[in-house]
Amino acid sequence: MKIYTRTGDKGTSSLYTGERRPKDDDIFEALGSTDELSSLLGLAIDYSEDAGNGLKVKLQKVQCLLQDIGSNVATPRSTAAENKLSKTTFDIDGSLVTELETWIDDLSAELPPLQNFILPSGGKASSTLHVARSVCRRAERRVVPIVSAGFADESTAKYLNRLSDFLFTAARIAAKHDRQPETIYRKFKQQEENNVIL
Ligand SMILES: Nc1ncnc2c1ncn2[C@@H]1O[C@H](COP(=O)(O)OP(=O)(O)OP(=O)(O)O)[C@@H](O)[C@H]1O
Repeated sequence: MKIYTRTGDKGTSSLYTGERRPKDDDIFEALGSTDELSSLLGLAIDYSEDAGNGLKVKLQKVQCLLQDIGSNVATPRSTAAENKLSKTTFDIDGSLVTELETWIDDLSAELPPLQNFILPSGGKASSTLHVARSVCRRAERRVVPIVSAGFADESTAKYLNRLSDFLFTAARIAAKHDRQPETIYRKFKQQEENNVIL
């Protein structure tokens, strides 16, 4: 089977239900943002593997779950048939969010307590995880209206909300593993403007 069908050439595409919508529909916007996030996680996994920071398995699981979130988002809960709904459920019992919380708590225990804003930085794995974190927040912003419209399950937005916290924590762990200092935000005074930071 070829990767292209040409059915999307006129600017519409299909949901999992078979319904066709314009490609700038909010649902494709949400799908696109979870896809972007998963692609960035691929890069974060590569850097994490190079560094041997132990995050790879968790990040790969998250990539699979983003695919599941996409399936939920692409299957409008209010109109889809029962067989499609049951194939695209996501985190019905909340155990996936609980798992993220456990990951966050366990990793946080290895880190110094947060006392200031830290700037996205900390080496290639860490900085990539910070980019992924901010794209995750965009994905959340795109998925929330789909949930509000009754098209996707609340659990999808909840997972993305917790995921950005996990990615923040993972970025700090990656920086620590690469022995990079955390760059702390500070308010610059006007006369320091031409000085080099830190
Ligand atoms: N630009 C897009 N952004 C986000 N999601 C998309 C986009 N285009 C399609 N999709 C979703 O991803 C699925 C797979 O994409 P694909 O590129 O195969 O669709 P298509 O453009 O409709 O078809 P084709 O590329 O074969 O003409 C689609 O069924 C649709 O749900």
